[in-house]
Amino acid sequence: MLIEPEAVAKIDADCIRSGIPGYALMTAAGHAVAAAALRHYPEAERFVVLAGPGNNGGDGYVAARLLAESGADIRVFRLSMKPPMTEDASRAHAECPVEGLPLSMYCPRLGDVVIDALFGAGLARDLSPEVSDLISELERNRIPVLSVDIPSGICGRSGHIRGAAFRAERTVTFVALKPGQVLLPGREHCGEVEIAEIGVPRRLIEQYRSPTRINSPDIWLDYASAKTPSGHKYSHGSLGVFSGGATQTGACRLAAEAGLRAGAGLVTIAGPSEALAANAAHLTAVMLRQVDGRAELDEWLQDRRLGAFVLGPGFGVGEKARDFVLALRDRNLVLDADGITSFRDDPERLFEAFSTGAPHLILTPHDGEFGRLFPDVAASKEISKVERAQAAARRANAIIILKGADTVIAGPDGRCAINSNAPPWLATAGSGDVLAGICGSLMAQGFAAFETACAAVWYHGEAGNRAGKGLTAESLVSHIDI
Ligand SMILES: NC(=O)C1=CN([C@@H]2O[C@H](COP(=O)(O)OP(=O)(O)OC[C@H]3O[C@@H](n4cnc5c(N)ncnc54)[C@H](OP(=O)(O)O)[C@@H]3O)[C@@H](O)[C@H]2O)[C@H](O)CC1
Ligand SMILES: [K+]
Repeated sequence: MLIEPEAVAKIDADCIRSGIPGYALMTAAGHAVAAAALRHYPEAERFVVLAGPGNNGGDGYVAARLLAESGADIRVFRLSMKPPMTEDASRAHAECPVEGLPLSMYCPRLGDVVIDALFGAGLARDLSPEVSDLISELERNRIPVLSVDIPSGICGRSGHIRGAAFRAERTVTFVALKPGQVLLPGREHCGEVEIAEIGVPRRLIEQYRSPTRINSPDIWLDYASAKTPSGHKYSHGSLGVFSGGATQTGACRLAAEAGLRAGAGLVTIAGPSEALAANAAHLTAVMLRQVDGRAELDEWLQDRRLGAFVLGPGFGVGEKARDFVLALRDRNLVLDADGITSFRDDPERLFEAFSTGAPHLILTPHDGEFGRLFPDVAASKEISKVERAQAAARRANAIIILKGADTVIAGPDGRCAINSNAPPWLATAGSGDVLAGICGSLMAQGFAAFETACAAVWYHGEAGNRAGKGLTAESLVSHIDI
């Protein structure tokens, strides 16, 4: 579950209304931070709390008090020498026995462990040069940082860096993860994340949970078992994958093999006559069909058992792709790679074709391809990857799989999931073709488009983990296990 940073203040206010004082939450937060510091840094020569003006700083003062009580050597440096901005933070400051010095007086030294309590959910603008210089100095001296709630400088909504950001070894966050801790680059700046319970009632957390979720099987498993009461996970389905010309057939075969491996009962590659020999030489279980032009395509489409199609991998960019896609407008379609690029001069033509009915188009762009279909959305740097994918999904009435190390899946109804199980070595040639094949396979088996996309991205990541570091697209296919 995720919560947005804006929800933090609302949760606190509701807690106070229910009789749980804000200071009790802050005390619990400070306890969690002090405990993590002692647990993970027993060798620290001194703990250095950097305290900001708000409640994040308040958590830092509580942690400083507890660390001092435990006998640790502890220093506190304050961003501002003015009284803290909130009542709770003022109280935490007043109760802290360690005198706070101005931040400018801090000279990092070997053996320090920094507790970053400058900003959390309330970060509102870029960090000042004073703070960014300090961050650079800490990095130069390799001083370990434990961040309170989120590394200061990371936007909890988008994961973007506001000017500069701490690179924490560990982060102790509260209540639930924020999107900016799962999206990049925020995720990388958090290090190991620990979620501390601080006494917020479950019903409140549920009430404020973000519609954006971390991608995981609970998104589709209920749906899958509801579809198949017999308990057999997925019924068989028939998938069609389009091949490009004779010299670019590998990509469609990867998609087709992945489709088979992901459980489709029947997978057929449809390609031009010139590509038949190349495809035939490499295929066993996958079927082949000659489809040169629109007439043959229309004839093939008479077969209503074909539950989904993949078009794009190795297909070639141009009018043929556009024409085929428009012929598939009332069918389930995964549009990838060249299929996406083919619409760069007139994306509206694609969106219009799939504008009605339940979403049955899955688009799988990486950032570059995304910019070709949604140039204005891609250009707005302020909005998060989640918001970009959501805006695109609404416009296209499609499921968007916006690929990357933090792939985001969004539907036109606003549902959204951030994926986090993909290993870095998954970013290899042909990996996207495999993903498109898994998507097509699940749609052919009767999955709705959003659930398909979430499941496909997750199983693709799992296959990557199983295949390990030496992964190739071929070995990735053989590790698909659904
Ligand atoms: N329920 C919970 O999860 C709890 C979380 N706790 C902690 O509270 C913080 C959020 O506290 P909040 O006071 O809302 O926000 P911050 O501490 O992050 O910062 C707000 C102040 O910082 C100023 N600000 C913002 N950005 C900058 C900047 N770049 N440079 C300088 N100053 C900045 C901001 O100033 P304004 O002028 O914008 O008002 C505020 O003064 C959460 O992260 C947890 O750590 C609770 O302790 C327990 C419950
Ligand atoms: K922080």
